[in-house]
Amino acid sequence: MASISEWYAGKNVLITGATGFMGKVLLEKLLRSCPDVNALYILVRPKAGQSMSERVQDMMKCKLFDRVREDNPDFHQKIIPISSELTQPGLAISPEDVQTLTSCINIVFHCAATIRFDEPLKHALQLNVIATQQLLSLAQQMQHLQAFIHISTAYANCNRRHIDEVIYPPPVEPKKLIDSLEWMDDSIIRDITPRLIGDRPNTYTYTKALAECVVQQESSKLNIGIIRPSIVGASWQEPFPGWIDNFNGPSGVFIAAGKGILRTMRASNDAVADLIPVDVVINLTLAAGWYTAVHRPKAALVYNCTTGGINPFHWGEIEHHVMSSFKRNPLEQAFRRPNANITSNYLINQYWILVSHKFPALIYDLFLRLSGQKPQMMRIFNRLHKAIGLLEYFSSQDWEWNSENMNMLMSQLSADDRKTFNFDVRQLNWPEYIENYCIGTKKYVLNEDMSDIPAARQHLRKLRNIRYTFNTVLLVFIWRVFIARSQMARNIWYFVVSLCFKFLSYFRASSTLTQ
Ligand SMILES: CCCCC/C=C\C/C=C\CCCCCCCC(=O)SCCNC(=O)CCNC(=O)[C@H](O)C(C)(C)COP(=O)(O)OP(=O)(O)OC[C@H]1O[C@@H](n2cnc3c(N)ncnc32)[C@H](O)[C@@H]1OP(=O)(O)O
Ligand SMILES: NC(=O)C1=CN([C@@H]2O[C@H](COP(=O)(O)OP(=O)(O)OC[C@H]3O[C@@H](n4cnc5c(N)ncnc54)[C@H](OP(=O)(O)O)[C@@H]3O)[C@@H](O)[C@H]2O)C=CC1
Repeated sequence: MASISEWYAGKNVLITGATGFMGKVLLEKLLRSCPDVNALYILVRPKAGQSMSERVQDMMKCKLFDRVREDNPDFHQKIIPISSELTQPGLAISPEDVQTLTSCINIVFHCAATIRFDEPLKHALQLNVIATQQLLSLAQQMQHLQAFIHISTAYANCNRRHIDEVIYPPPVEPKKLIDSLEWMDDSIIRDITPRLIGDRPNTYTYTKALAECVVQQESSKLNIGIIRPSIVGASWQEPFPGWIDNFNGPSGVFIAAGKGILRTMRASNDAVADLIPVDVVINLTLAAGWYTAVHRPKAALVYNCTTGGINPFHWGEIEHHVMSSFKRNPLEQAFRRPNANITSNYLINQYWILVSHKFPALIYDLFLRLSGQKPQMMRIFNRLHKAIGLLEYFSSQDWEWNSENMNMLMSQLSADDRKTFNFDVRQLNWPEYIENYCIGTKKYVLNEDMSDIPAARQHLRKLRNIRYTFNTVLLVFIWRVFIARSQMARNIWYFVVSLCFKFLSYFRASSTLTQ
């Protein structure tokens, strides 16, 4: 049987969400490990004043593509951008492009989605469900299509504790919801959203569950595979360790902790932190594409792509390794020395928010105001509290995912494919992975230079000295206030001072005797 790379040779691949975190890694891996792939068609929209072509040009300059560039400087010739806005009717693809795609595409990877936790329901539905439906309709017109791979999330069914590799009945029939929301005013939709999402925490997980149902409805007509990654983190090995380019999920939390801003967060020390490296997800996705096309399973296969059941690691351990990593490799211009703690206790967390977040922010903003600058720390903390508030649901409990299909797929690969498309997370060394992850946030998200580490360490030492001085001054001040107001405090003070003197004179006396 052909290897995975051989199977992709000569194939035309369609990717949605190729400008996103996972899409870029998918594009890179295909170009690097399947060099004979014919063409990679990517659906891209203009954004933030940049045309589609400018965005793709910029993306290809990204460091992520360095290894591909080395192997094949002309790799960009294989990438064919197609203008598309997924929230528009017909995905806003021109009739000529539809013609091209339907006549040549062999495999589709659907990565595009809104992953925001605070997305208004109507927009999340538009992108995560309706666009998926439209892409499936387009896929049905593709004359040479062999597989359709949909990227879902392991949390699509996070209202369940145990999650099998099956598509669960949807919370509501997607078509009914789409029809109802069409005529509803935005304010009405906002009001009924909590009732609709029920025991799911946000519109993201809710609409991703509906999308799976929409995909299943087409599974009799197409060869479908569904990938459900858990919390996708920086790369483990490929194209190099620690690659990450965004603040999503834990990355923003790590950075905020590394900068010394985040000091406390609600999370359970003992809950499994189901992080999965992005390269593992992409290797599994490409292998699943190959398997779906070659073996044509009768029903859509779902792959829970998780680590918890295979090589578990816990939030408490993550906290420890993140903190020690940022102490060894500090971020530049930290606000305070990195020292974040997680707690599952609501009141303790609120106490530390007050003492370690709000109080220092207030003092810093006061200092900025007095020095004629604009206060900003309170604003930063308010945004941070909003973000971590949305993540706490996932860090305070754990889930059990069955990952039999991941094991089955691994058993189907040749020894070489298992190396090239490695998704065996049993080999993952967590402390080493977390170290590279933290360094990756420094290098690739914050664009900080590793040569600045000595200066960053010096800055941390300065912060430590400021803290010691501040604490001493505060202690003396509080004590002076006490002494001035309370006879008892004065008595304790004199007692302690005289005890110290007695202690000192005893030592002086005993040292004179021994001479
Ligand atoms: C040290 C101890 C560590 C212990 C670890 C403990 C807990 C771990 C934490 C988390 C684990 C749970 C993760 C669960 C993931 C579930 C799995 C999935 O399915 S993945 C999909 C994940 N989706 C997300 O993560 C998206 C979440 N983000 C949002 O919903 C929004 O961004 C938002 C948080 C609501 C903020 O929205 P807002 O409109 O206010 O801002 P923007 O998004 O426009 O961003 C503005 C600006 O800020 C940057 N940004 C975004 N998020 C963060 C952040 N967390 N920290 C810092 N900065 C952040 C963003 O890049 C923008 O920058 P710029 O303007 O330069 O582009
Ligand atoms: N990141 C994670 O931790 C996890 C992600 N997933 C799933 O993986 C997939 C990829 O996620 P990730 O890469 O992290 O997400 P990103 O937010 O990084 O990327 C989303 C992609 O979708 C595209 N997109 C969004 N809206 C539109 C639109 N209206 N028209 C055209 N394209 C659009 C974006 O394009 P543009 O650049 O133009 O905005 C971008 O390319 C998603 O399906 C997500 O649900 C699952 C589990 C965890």
